[in-house]
Amino acid sequence: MIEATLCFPMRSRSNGDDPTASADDAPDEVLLIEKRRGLGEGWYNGPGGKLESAETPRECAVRETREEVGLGIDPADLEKAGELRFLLNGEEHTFCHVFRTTEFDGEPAASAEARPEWVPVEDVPYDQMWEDDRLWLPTVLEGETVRGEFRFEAEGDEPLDEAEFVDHDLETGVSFEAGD
Ligand SMILES: Nc1ncnc2c1[nH]c(=O)n2[C@H]1C[C@H](O)[C@@H](COP(=O)(O)OP(=O)(O)OP(=O)(O)O)O1
Repeated sequence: MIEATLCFPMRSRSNGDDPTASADDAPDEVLLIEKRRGLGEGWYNGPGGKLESAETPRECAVRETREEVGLGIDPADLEKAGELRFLLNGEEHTFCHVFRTTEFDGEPAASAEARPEWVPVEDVPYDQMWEDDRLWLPTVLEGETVRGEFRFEAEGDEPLDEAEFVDHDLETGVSFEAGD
């Protein structure tokens, strides 16, 4: 089983050059990446990837976000927003920790793995993303929490991103342990 992370940096559009903006404005843009290689290539997602040995999920989300788009994040500024279990042909394939943050340093920059893009939350391109994303990501972008199981079926050795999405269970408003 693979353990992985996704990280969704968010900001308020009005906190740019708008003199009427307030620091309290709710975040309404999310930083997505267009994945340039590997699993989910060509699709949009959050920065993220697989845990390396001895790494915590928070450390992984921070490292992947820095490697993929160049943003610096303090692990303590990550808010745990979800836990997603992806099953392939009935077997656990990936367990994914989802984080959200409005605190980060730097400007996003492209890497070999990812092309970053700030996207208004109402324009998230769900038709160019993993099919399950439309089921849980809107809740995460609204500031809520999710726990879900998503079941895929594949023929032979097809990878997860070529498998058929068949069904799911989803819970919202879940609690996570401090430090998860
Ligand atoms: N079904 C689904 N929906 C949304 N997001 C995902 C899935 N399945 C997934 O695996 N994912 C996410 C979880 C991870 O963030 C990435 C996959 O990680 P990957 O890019 O393979 O990991 P890296 O460690 O960056 O890869 P390499 O360095 O080995 O290229 O997709």
